[in-house]
Amino acid sequence: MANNKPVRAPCLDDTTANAVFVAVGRWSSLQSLVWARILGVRFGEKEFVSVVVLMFYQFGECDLEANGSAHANKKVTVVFVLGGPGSGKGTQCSNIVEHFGYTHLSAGDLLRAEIKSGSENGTMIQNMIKEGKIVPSEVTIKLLQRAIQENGNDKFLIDGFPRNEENRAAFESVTGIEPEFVLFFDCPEEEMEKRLLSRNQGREDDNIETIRKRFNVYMESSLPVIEYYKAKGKVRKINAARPIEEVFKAVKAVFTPESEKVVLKYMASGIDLHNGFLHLEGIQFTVVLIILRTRKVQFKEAIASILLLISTDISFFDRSAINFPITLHALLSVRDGNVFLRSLAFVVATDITLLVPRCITFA
Ligand SMILES: Nc1ncnc2c1ncn2[C@@H]1O[C@H](COP(=O)(O)OP(=O)(O)O)[C@@H](O)[C@H]1O
Ligand SMILES: O=c1ccn([C@@H]2O[C@H](COP(=O)(O)OP(=O)(O)O)[C@@H](O)[C@H]2O)c(=O)[nH]1
Repeated sequence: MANNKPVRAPCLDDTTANAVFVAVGRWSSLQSLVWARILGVRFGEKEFVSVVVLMFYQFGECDLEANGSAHANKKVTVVFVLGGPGSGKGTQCSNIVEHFGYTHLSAGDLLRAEIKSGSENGTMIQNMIKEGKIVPSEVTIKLLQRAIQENGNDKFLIDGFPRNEENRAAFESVTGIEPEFVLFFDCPEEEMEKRLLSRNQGREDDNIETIRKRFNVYMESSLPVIEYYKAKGKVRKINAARPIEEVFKAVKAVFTPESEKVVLKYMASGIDLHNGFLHLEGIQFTVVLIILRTRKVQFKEAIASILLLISTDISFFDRSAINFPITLHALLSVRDGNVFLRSLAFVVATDITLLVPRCITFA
């Protein structure tokens, strides 16, 4: 595993430093946090800027590509999006795609596309949908599997599937994929009925007779799937009987990583956040800088906030998986007439024996 391998940091020149701070990167999981420091930088008598530097290992494509096996080992993350017909699954999936980079696979849409393509199963699928019945697992699973394989993304929302226990078990045994979690839109029947009757997408099954049949199938066959995942602690239940924006607020909270939630909270109180990438000997790290300005926050409070931030963060990762010291210091005091932070002493510590002090400059 990458984090057992000590890495000697190469000298950081200005170009590297700028690249680190200019590049906009994604947050990686706090499980990969390998290094954290607090730096208090002092300007003149009164002005302080305190900086938190967090380094994360960047797992995923970068590492895998280095081993030449990115494709074969591609780990697929799947979230099942479940809920009754008209609960708003498709609507919210579009929002999730836009904000969180997932690919949306609607089982119903794939089946409808199959009918249109004139496939040999087309008539059978059409009849099942008209009756609100569940199409045989092998047909739906084949379509989902193909869509996953053909797509370059590694994060998928599977919407409207699995619809019964047989769907669920067959998908798991055929693909070997277990969902990360199940996003469950909980909505009363009267509200769903109202929505379906005004959906206006020309769907053959959005008539009151078929809608009633779909509700029955949902209660009898689909709810047990949700119960199954609930027992495994995998269900994230959302009250879907609210306006679209309110539902999405709740959805966002489910998809936002804990680390980001903490940081977002602190950003709201006058903290700047910069993050970027740093490459050290073929391994990519994410570097996050949190800069606090005393104009907005008192220095003591700022340090207290940072400590709280870090200690909150630390509870999210497994210390035993990390060989490196994670220590917190307000270690630096630099005198500089400039009100802007010009340089930052930076210690790359991936192993206690390999502490490499560096000074990097950014404009
Ligand atoms: N929270 C909501 N409030 C009101 N109408 C909604 C809401 N979410 C979705 N809709 C509307 O209800 C209909 C069904 O939503 P859709 O996302 O297609 O549901 P599903 O995919 O669960 O069948 C659509 O016309 C959609 O615009
Ligand atoms: O995994 C699936 C998904 C959908 N369907 C069929 O497609 C219809 C429409 O499903 P969709 O998810 O598109 O719409 P919803 O019922 O959620 O509004 C269902 O009633 C089923 O007949 C199915 O058989 N298996």
